[in-house]
Amino acid sequence: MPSLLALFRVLRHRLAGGAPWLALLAWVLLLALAAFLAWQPFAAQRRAVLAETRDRIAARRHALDTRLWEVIYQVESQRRAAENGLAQPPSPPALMHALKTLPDGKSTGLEAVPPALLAARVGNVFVPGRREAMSAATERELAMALSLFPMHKAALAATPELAWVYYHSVDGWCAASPWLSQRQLLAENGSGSLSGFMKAAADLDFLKMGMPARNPQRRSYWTPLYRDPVGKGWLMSYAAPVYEKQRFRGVAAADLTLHFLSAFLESARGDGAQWLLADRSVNAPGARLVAASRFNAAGGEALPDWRDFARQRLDLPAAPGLKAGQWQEWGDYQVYVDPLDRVPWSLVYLVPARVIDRQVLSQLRPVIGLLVLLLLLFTLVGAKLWQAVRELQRRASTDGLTGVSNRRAFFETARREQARHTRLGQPFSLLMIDIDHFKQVNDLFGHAAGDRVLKEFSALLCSLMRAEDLFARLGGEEFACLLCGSDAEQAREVAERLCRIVSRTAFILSGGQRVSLTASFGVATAESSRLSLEELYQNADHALYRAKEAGRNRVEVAGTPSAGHLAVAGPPI
Ligand SMILES: Nc1nc2c(ncn2[C@@H]2O[C@H](COP(=O)(O)OP(=O)(O)OP(=O)(O)O)[C@@H](O)[C@H]2O)c(=O)[nH]1
Repeated sequence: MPSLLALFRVLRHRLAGGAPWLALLAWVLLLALAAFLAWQPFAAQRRAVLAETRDRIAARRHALDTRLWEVIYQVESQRRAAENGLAQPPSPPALMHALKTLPDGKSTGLEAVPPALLAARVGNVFVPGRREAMSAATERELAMALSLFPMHKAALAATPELAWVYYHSVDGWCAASPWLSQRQLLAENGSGSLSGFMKAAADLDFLKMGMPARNPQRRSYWTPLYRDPVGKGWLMSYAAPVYEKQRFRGVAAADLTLHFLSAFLESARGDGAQWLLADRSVNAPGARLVAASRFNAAGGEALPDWRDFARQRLDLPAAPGLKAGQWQEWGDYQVYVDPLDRVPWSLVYLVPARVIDRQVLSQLRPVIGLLVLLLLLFTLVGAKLWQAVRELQRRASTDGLTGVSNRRAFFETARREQARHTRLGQPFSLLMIDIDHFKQVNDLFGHAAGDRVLKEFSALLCSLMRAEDLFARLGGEEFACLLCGSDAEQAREVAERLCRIVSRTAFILSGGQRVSLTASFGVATAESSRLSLEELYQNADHALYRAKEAGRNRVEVAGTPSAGHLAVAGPPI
């Protein structure tokens, strides 16, 4: 607080000191105003850029939801077709006929059916056990499953991110696309027998979550992530339970690869931003990373916690509690979380704050350019004004003819000296100087010559002053000196020296004539007495009057008896 008061005092003093300080203050205020005005559009533009980015994220999320919706749509269509097929058995497809008439009578794979029937080998069937042992119900169900192959084909063509499309019977067999021979299946899985593989598959979520005990409402569902038993990496299945009236028969399902998701996010990358997909709500403990730009879990390695992944990859501090649907700060990044509609996943977008700022600045470039231009213009005009004001100030304190200080400047300085004297008790003296019989110079040589003498007289006395003293022309042929720190004795000595030098100096006119002059001096000193400046001035003036009265060319000191301090006697001209 005291320092604030001190600052205020300095400012008040400076401002009282003149217009340049006022101009400087105006300039600083304008700069602050410009900064404020620039900040407004910057903040608004930043909001606009963030809103625009949020819309891009929503569009991306929507695109992802649409792809997931396609998966859902494919599976739901197949569930309907499967249930219709079970209710009103279609005439068995040619594939079923071929399967039943295979020469070996044992296998149920489609490897051996005539090539013409498998021209478009969409998928294969994996039915453990001997064909002859197949019940009539299983045969009907298998015929129905084989009739789904054209739909598998359409689904794979429309949704390339699908790893598998299949019908899996609760009786432990399956019809799956795309094509995979039974030998390849067993080799990929590493299991010795088809029945062993099918038993293990039946333990997976895609079938168990459809069972009536766990899913009495017959809802379709997404499974949690799991590793593909046939080596296609991480999968997530969408499955729909298939019923024949009240009897659960199996599931129609499709498996989505995470590889596709990473590729999907990668295609939207740019500007140092990161897209991440978490397999739960973002703040859920243990939420895993499903996909990220520049990340591929297709190999089936363990999926990291998505927050750890983000922290390590982007060198971020511990994650804050994140809210969906709003921008938040996370380290040097801005983060936005958009939950997906079709799966309980969260799409997370992380963008470096500097990228947003760069975008804002690039959009504001014209405004900033204009502002800088205006500031430059104002600075130029301000500088010119400053110069003009300083010149005015100089003129206001300078005598036009002689170039020395004028009456106003003299009294201003004298008042400061008087204040110092009052505060510190330091003495100072005033000398009043009047050229003797100056009228004769005008009368004899003309007014112009008089002017020249006044100039030379001023230049002479100015050159004899100390740097801390002040010489001024009060008007006409009357001058004054302010002797800082000089007591009466010192002032008298100075006055006598000046008086002597003036009387010994020849002033040369433009025509070459030499003019000799004398001057009279009145001295008054502020020492211990508490005189006002006006009283001091009057005392000096009286002393000068006494010097004139006593015959001129002399020094009289106020408060002392007329001593007739004649410097040098001699004619005035
Ligand atoms: N050339 C010139 N003369 C000036 C100027 N200002 C005042 N004067 C003249 O200075 C003269 C002053 O005359 P006075 O007041 O009679 O005094 P003085 O002739 O110096 O006589 P004392 O002061 O009594 O010694 C007048 O003639 C004024 O015209 C000026 O700026 N230029």
